Amino acid sequence: MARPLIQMALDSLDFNQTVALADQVAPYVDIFEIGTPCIKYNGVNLVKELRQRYPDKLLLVDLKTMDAGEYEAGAFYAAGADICTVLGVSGLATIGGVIKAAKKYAAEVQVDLINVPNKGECARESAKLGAQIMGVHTGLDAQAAGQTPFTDLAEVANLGLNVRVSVAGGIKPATIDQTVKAGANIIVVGAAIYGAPSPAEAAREIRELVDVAAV
Ligand SMILES: O=C(CO)[C@H](O)[C@H](O)COP(=O)(O)O
Repeated sequence: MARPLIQMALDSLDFNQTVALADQVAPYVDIFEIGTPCIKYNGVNLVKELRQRYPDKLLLVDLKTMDAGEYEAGAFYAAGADICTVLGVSGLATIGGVIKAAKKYAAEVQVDLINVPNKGECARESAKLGAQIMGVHTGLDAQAAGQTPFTDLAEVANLGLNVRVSVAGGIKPATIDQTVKAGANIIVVGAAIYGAPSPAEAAREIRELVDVAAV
């Protein structure tokens, strides 16, 4: 089985703390995600900083775009994003706009299926339009209400679409094995790494667990 990529969600608001955390976990992760609150607070300058520091890492900007897809995402692709996210609930016109912006930069689009009622239909239509990644996502507020992404992950992974499936929502060491076996191609981890006493050690452990589960 191909090893899923590990995506580190950088969810602090502080510019310097975000860069310092990226430096600590870099050896163990494949994708840096600039989380939504972080990108709203810091803007394109943080994209440029991480792009310059890490030319070989994938850089995902979690815009969760809801409208004006091409216009909003274009500036972040221009600053160096490899992937921008757009909300599935935004609709196909906005998703198509982000896809158009991505194409200009030979970059990619992730459709975030958070709160989408019919995830299968949204994923199918978005894939037809040209989105490369479907994000199954239980947000922080839904996690606080006890929800997890695993049922949705199985549903989206089993659609058999020609896309990569990303999963986010409280993934931690104890759930890595089931996440890999359910078919995730990209595993997003935030709090389980940045909230650990040693983020580097937590990222190393996640990396090891993913490697073992993917054999
Ligand atoms: O996109 C997000 C919230 O909307 C988070 O970055 C994502 O959920 C990953 O963080 P965690 O592992 O703490 O759930």
